[in-house]
Amino acid sequence: MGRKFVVGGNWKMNGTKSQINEILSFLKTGPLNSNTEVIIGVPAVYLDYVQSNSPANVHVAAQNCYKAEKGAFTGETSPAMLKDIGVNWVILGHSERRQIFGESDELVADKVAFALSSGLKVIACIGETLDEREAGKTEAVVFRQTQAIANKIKDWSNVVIAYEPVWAIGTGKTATPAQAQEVHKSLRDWFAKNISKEVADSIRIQYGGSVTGANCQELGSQPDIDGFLVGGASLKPEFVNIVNARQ
Ligand SMILES: O=C(CO)COP(=O)(O)O
Repeated sequence: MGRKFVVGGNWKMNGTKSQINEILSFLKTGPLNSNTEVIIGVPAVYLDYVQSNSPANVHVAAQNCYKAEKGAFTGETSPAMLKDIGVNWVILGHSERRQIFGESDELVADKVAFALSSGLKVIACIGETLDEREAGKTEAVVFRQTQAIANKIKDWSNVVIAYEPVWAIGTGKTATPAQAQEVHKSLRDWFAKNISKEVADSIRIQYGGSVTGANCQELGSQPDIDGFLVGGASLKPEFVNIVNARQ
């Protein structure tokens, strides 16, 4: 189908320089399947270091950025700053940003649009909470989050969607391959209906939430799962196995 498998590691707020050196070392040893695009999401303070020291087949992403080029936004990072240090990817709209830091659909969409217009590639995260799933609102939530982005952008070629059910993040409760595939398929159908068949066929949709070396192969064999966004396991050598889940 021509969608390149894409595996992201979201380190979240983890890592010291010595831990990062260990991670870079297992990434260098790999071997990493050349048919998989690999992106590591690094805390802001270490971006420059990791960008300078990571192997050439690993891309580096920020975990957030603001919707302005520069100015009086204390504590924020701009897309221009990321580009300046050679970072070309950013993760936006992660559920922790939405839930802990109160980022709305609207703000996430503005950030996605601004990052894209600044020349960054974006991993845009969506996903429902346990309450929303149990209330039968999974589709409504992920469609609403995706529509908010669709209202602000036209070109989806530099966007990867990460479907991360909030109840599966950091809990050890992975969505079953069938549960994940069902939502990925609905999302692809949503793109076909609301954006275009071409975007639906080409957009890559990652699954995230308690992905491990043990469950990645079965998840990765689902037709609409085009990769993973990995939290905890991306800090460990098993991340290499996850990158290589689809051979
Ligand atoms: O939030 C995640 C990746 O962005 C998933 O985290 P875990 O893999 O630790 O569940």
